[in-house]
This record gives sequence, structure tokens and C-alpha cells, in this order.
Amino acid sequence: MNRVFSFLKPYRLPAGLALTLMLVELAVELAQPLIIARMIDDGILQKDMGVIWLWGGALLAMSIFAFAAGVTNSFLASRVSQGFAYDLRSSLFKKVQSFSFSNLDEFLTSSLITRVTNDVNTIQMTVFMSLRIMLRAPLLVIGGTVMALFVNAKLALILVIAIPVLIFFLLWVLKTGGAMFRAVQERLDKVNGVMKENLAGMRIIKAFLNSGYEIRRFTGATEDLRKRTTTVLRLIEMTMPILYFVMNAGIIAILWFGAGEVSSGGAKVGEVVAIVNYSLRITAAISMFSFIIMAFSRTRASSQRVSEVLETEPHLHDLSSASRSPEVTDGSVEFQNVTFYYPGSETPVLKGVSFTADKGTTTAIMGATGSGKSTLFQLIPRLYDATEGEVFLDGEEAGQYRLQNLREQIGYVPQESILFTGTVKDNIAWGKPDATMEDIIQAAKDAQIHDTIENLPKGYDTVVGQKGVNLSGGQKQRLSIARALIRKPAILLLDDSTSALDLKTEGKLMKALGTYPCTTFLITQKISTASASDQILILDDGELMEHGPHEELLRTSDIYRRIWQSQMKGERVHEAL
Ligand SMILES: Nc1ncnc2c1ncn2[C@@H]1O[C@H](COP(=O)(O)OP(=O)(O)OP(=O)(O)O)[C@@H](O)[C@H]1O
Repeated sequence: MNRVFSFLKPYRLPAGLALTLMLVELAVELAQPLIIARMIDDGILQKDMGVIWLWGGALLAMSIFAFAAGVTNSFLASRVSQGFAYDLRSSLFKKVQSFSFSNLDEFLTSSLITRVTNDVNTIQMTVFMSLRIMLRAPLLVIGGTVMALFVNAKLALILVIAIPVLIFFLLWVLKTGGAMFRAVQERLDKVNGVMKENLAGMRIIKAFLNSGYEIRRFTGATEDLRKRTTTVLRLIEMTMPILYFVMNAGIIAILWFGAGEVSSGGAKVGEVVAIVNYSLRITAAISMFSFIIMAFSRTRASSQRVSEVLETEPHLHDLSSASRSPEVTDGSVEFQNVTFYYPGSETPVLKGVSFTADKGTTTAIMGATGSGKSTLFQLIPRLYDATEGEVFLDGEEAGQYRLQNLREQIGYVPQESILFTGTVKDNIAWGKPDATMEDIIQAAKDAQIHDTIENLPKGYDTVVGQKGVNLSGGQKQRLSIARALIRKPAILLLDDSTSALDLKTEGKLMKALGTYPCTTFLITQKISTASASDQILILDDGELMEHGPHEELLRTSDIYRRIWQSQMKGERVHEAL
């Protein structure tokens, strides 16, 4: 919670000014019943028009002053709360950017979205309201009681008894409501999660005619959210009638005893009116408490969720020994007895894997689905660190490089092609922001996507991604490859990135890749692609079963021969068609 509110520090001055102006408004509000009492006792009851004019004029002047203070306070409160939310949101975004893959495994994407949007908005609203009314309400309760005691201590005793009872009751509501609001935010995460999955997978849902199932899943999640919200609102709503009952009973008691006091000469009429006036204002302030409590309970839950993100330490960072900061230049890669467990998992995904890929060579990785191919890839740019064993790049342990130096030299094309909203040109240049148009076109040509781009409505300036043209799976794959090639990396990682390409296009792509002096790793299911590589690694359930060049494996490996024969038959069938 403190971590979140430390973001208010740069706004100390305007926030302090806003609070001072709020105090001005409060002082005027507390003085008003006293002045009205004077007008009644010394003006109306004494039929003295001079006194009425004097106090009436003072009341008007003070009201105008309070109005100006209120407007300025509102202006400052908006400035502070908007600036605070901007800083908090930016900081959260930066933090998430610094997360390693294993950090990201800890948070659901939908939950991160809710935290950066909805939770920050809730806290921002509370900051605004705090500067506007939240502090004013408790101060009005305290100030009103003190003023009432000052006017007539005997009558004000009724208030002194009623208010603490109500405050204890409200504190109980605050405590119970906090836990409930956290549960509400978690349900909101769920609703957002289902919504996100549905929007991303709308096509497949329609193709599988599964809308009914998804609607039920969404209804279930929103129904759960509705139930949780209703429970917490019921608690909050219950506070209002209880508050009004206790305070109204107090006012009746003040009028009852006040009438007796006036007739016995113990109090003046104006004093009774002033105390009733203070009681009414205190009632209004306390009734505001139910709203304040709701906002605070919600804010407590939200700021805990935001703090969780801010306080998460990135699992992967530069090691202190990486200060020497070598650069990856050759791109040779060596795995020495590498074993890897995903965080929190007890089953190894890679088991004692060892191999060497010399500079400028191509290594194909084959294996059944789930055998650990993509995981092996992710250890090279240090998206995860090996649990046991070492990964060497250019003969140097991967941890010895600064992450920036390491990743700059690696072109990674993940299994799922991701395009960002923007033009084709932007998407390719995303891999190298200072790229020239020539660089972009060359990368596109090598990735065998140049001709396709030329045929798009606006060529390289065509917008892709959301609200842009839709590209086929193979076109997206080649655009992602161009994005990696433009960096002229020392190491190129292609995770099944040619799966959607026909053999002819793939052949041309491989030929173009041959002109790049990088060490290439490609995960592939196609034996034709693998056989053209310098060496082939065959993984099975995280174990490296075989490795070597095509000819050697044909001679020595039963598994490889089986894959070769089965696929060759498949390809002949394909050719016959
Ligand atoms: N982030 C993760 N957290 C925990 N386990 C994971 C994670 N990612 C993958 N795994 C598990 O690790 C194993 C290997 O996954 P990996 O993606 O490396 O396989 P793969 O050989 O690339 O499969 P495919 O060919 O289907 O892409 C699988 O059993 C998978 O469930």
C-alpha cells in the first residue's frame, strides 16, 4: 500500500494546497451554524435588523470565499490524481516489461490488464476524492462535535455518545468489506480472462460451433462477479439505514432536551438550532462514510494487487559478473549437460542435453510435440536460465553477457507469429528501429515476402494487425522472419516458422538464409528441411536421443531412419498428387 502511495510524493505541493483549501471550506461550514445562531438570538429574537444585515453579509462573503476555495481544490485534486495515475500506470508498464518469462508465468495476462487499468483507476478515484471530500468528512465530524460542545456542552453530550458507537460500527464494515472487495477484483480478473480468450479465439469458437459453451462460461463468470458484488454492496448499503436511525434518534433527543433547557433558561433558541444544525451536518458527513468505506476497501484491495506487481523482482537480470559485458560475435552455441525445470514444476523438460553448434552452421531440431524443443530455444536468449548445466555462446557462459548485448545478437521467430498494429514496414523495422527502407526491402526479399507485400493495397505502407488487412498464416510467418533477419543476428532461432510454407517457397527461403553468416537453429517437422541442415538433434521427452548430420544419422540412427522413411513416403504421395 505504501509502495503505491509513494507515487504521490512528487505532488506534495499541489496536494498540500488542495488540502489547505479544503480546510478553508471546512472552516466556513463549521462557522455557519454559529453565525445563524447569532442571527437568531441577537437579530431575529431581538428584532435588530442591523445585526441581521451584519451577520447575513458575513455569511454571504464567507460562502463566496468557500466557493472559490472549492473550485480551486477541485482543479488541484484532478491534477494530482491524474498525474499520480499516469506515473503509477507507466511504472507498472515498465515493471511488466522487465519481467522474465517465469515472472509472466506467475500472473495471468488478464489479471495484469485489470491491475494496470481498473485497479489504477480505483486508486486514482480515491486520491481525487481524498483531496476533495474524504478527509473533510471525518474532520467535519470532529470539528462539528467540538463546535457543538463549545455552543452548549450539555446538549452536545448526546452527540459525543452516538458518534463513537457509529465509528466502531463503520470500522468493522471497513475490515469486512476489504476482504470482500479483493474477492470481487479476482472475479473481475476471471471475467476479463474469459472475455480476452473469446475475443482472441472468436474464429475457432465459431468454427467449432462452441458459442453456446462459451456463452455459458462467460455467464458463469459474470454471475459469480454479480453475486460477490451484491454481497459486498449489501453490507455497504446496510450501513446507511443504521447511520440515519442512530443520528435521527440523537436529533430527536437534542430537540427534546433542548426544549426543556430553553424553557428553564439553560439554553438559548439559537444554540439549540446550532446544535441541530451541527448534528445534521455530522449525519451527512457520516453518511458519506459508507461511500468512503466502499472506496477505501476497494482501494486497499486494488493497491495490494498493484503493489504485488511493483514489488515482484524480475527473476532474470544481469549478473554482477556480467559487467565485463562481452559481445556475441561468432554465434557458436554449446549446451553442456543442460537440465531444465519450469518454475514450480517437478518434472524436468530437458534432461542432460549436450551438443555444440559451430559458428555459421544450421542445426535442425526434431521431436514429438511436448518433447522440449521450444524450451531449448528459450534458453539461448536467456528467456529462462538452465536449472543445471551450462549454455555457452562464443565459448562464454550465457550469464556472462548483459541481457541487452545477448539478445541484440539473436533473431527469434516464435512458433506463433505476432504482428503489432501498424504498417508492414513498421512491423519489419520493429526488429531494428534505425533500419533504412533498403534494409526493410532486403529483409522482406530474403524472407520471401517482398512480392506479396508489393501486391498489398498500399505496399509496405499497408496497415496490418487490428483493423488492418488480414494476412495468411504463412505470410505472417514470413513477416516475422523478415523482422528477425533485419537485425542481421549472429544467432537465428526459427521455431517451426516455416510450417505454413510450401516446399518451393521454403526452399527459396533456406537458400536466402544460407547467405546470412549466422548460426541458425530451426525446429521443424519436415525431414526435407532437416536433411539440408549441418546437423540434426532429435529430442524425445526432454532427452537428446540422437545428433549428427543427415548422412550419419541415416546410417547410425534407427529413429531417424524411421522418420525419414515415413516422411519420404508422405512426400511422394504429395508429389504424386
Ligand atoms: N511456461 C511453462 N510452464 C510450465 N511448463 C511448460 C511451460 N511451457 C511449456 N511447458 C511444458 O514443457 C514441455 C515442453 O514444451 P515445449 O513447448 O518446449 O515442447 P515442444 O517440443 O516445443 O512442443 P511443440 O512441438 O508442441 O511446440 C511440455 O510438456 C509443456 O507442457
